[in-house]
Amino acid sequence: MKLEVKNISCGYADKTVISDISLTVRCGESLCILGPNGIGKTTLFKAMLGFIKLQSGQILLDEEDISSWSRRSLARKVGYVPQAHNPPFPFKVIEVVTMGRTAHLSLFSSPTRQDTKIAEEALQTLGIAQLKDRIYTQISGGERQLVLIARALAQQPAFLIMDEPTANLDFGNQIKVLNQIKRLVRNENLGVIMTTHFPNHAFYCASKVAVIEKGNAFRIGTAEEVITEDYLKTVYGVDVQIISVGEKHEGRRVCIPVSANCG
Ligand SMILES: Nc1ncnc2c1ncn2[C@@H]1O[C@H](COP(=O)(O)OP(=O)(O)OP(=O)(O)O)[C@@H](O)[C@H]1O
Repeated sequence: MKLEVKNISCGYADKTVISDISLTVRCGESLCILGPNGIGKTTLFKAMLGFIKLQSGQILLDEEDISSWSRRSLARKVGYVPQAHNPPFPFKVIEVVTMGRTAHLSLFSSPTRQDTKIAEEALQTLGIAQLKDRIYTQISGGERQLVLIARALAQQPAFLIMDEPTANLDFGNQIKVLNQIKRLVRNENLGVIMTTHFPNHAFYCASKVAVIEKGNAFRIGTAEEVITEDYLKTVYGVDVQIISVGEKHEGRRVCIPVSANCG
């Protein structure tokens, strides 16, 4: 399956935030979107999820324009994972994950035993079945992020859109979440589109990287093609060095800052 953003422009009222961006993600691929604060990454996601109207362009799922699809139909194909939040009510984890089945229920119907089973399987897939009966407001930020991914998985979508899935997580939980994303792409054949503020996260888990720059410039390609020392200097105004780690320098690339202007 293929999710295609074709020459879209979008924004708020008469303000254009994203201008003429195109990208394609297939099932079994992960796309990391980088870019400075306020550049429009979340706005792009809102447009892809149908929360705001496109000013121009199209979003296609297997060549089919989704502009006329209902929220429900879209939710069966595209799941959204927001940043971990504290809900106002102390639901059990299994209840939060079962909410992911909403797109599959008919109006006024309650989740069936099969829906609960699917929610339990989603928890198992993410290795957090033991959290099932815990209260969502009483688990850690990292656990909450995994629960929100499980909720999106219970939707049984083909694609997951994730807004900064590692935000506010400690180092260990960041890696756990990134490992789960890699596994979902590789083993469950999901297509993932995520934002991050860390080029190293893109080196770690992305098949493709897109960068939105000031002035609506946009670049997309493999991590190696897009994340270069010169380009990071252009986009973020910082000096970095990109080095290869691992045996015989054939391993993964990482990006480290090389100067700090403290003046
Ligand atoms: N509801 C809204 N109405 C009007 N303008 C908005 C609205 N939401 C966001 N904006 C503006 O749109 C621009 C892009 O915001 P957006 O949240 O998409 O950026 P972002 O790249 O996701 O930022 P960050 O990395 O800081 O999360 C910003 O100038 C922001 O102020």
